Amino acid sequence: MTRHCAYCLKSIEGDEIKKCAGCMRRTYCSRECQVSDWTSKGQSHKIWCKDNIGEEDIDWEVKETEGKGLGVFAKRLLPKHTKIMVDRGYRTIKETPFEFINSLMPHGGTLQEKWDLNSFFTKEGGDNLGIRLARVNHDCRNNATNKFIPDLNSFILVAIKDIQEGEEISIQYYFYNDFSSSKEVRDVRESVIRPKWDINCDSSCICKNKEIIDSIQKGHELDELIFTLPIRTEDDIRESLKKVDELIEMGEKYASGIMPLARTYYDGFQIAITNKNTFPLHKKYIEKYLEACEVIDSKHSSNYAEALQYYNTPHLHKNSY
Ligand SMILES: C[S@@+](CC[C@H](N)C(=O)[O-])C[C@H]1O[C@@H](n2cnc3c(N)ncnc32)[C@H](O)[C@@H]1O
Repeated sequence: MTRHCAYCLKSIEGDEIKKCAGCMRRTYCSRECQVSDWTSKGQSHKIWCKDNIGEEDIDWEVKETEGKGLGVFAKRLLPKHTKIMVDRGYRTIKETPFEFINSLMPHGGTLQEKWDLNSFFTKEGGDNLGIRLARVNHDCRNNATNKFIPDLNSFILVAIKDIQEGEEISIQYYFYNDFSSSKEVRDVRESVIRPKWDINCDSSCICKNKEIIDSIQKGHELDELIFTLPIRTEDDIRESLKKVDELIEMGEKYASGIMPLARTYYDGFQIAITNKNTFPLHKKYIEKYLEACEVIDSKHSSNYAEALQYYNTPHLHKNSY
């Protein structure tokens, strides 16, 4: 089987292929590339080696896709919550190796145009470019989601549903079903996606579905309402938690990623710990929050460490709302 060097991306075959002795999955063309990839010069494989992260050519591949240039496709069934890839984030054009950025779309464009098309704005770390993530195409009905982990300087790409062998892996370049976004933010989505990425959703696209749009607006209103509900008495709290549960149900049905849900689980935790009689109810929320942090941030992140602290010592935390 032809493989790719996980550091320099060169295509390699037969005796050229050198495998990581730890995971026996990640491959390199040379010892130099392996050493670089082990550190933060590459993808810090020493952090991820034991985590069974998806690898190019075994779990997914980059190939031509009709009308969209290259895309990333599943090479086997990738069950929901599989960590498909971890991709180092480059913060500037200068930092990104020339041959990497130069190979990206738009073909014949300047490095700045390539950067603009392929980097993602991350709330946590500004603009970042993941060289393999840059091959993942957009779909409003995405089956994966990406998150930047600032303390690990990496993107993580996670399946949000089972992805079948041969299926294209897709993300949303601009969220529309994230309950924290206002209607105004969601309304300008198309005017961003169209000119920036030359993506035109037709009238049959899920993002034009009135029932879904209305549900997302309802979710947004509920999301905002939760912060304003009184939580003085036990009854207040129980009523607020009913709203949280309603939002979780909607999120599990409509959310495009794991982050909106994680936030709502956290809200439930915060509300439940406000009163000693409702305190035991925190457990179901913090369990889900911890699980979400593991899936989307990994056990190596500071976010997960913080969530674990809440989980282990909930009585030491105060509702900060
Ligand atoms: C970040 S790149 C994705 C990888 C790209 N297809 C490649 O060959 O390198 C973004 C570009 O891919 C194409 N693309 C991504 N998603 C698309 C979609 N849903 N429909 C049409 N083109 C899409 C557009 O040209 C877009 O500007």
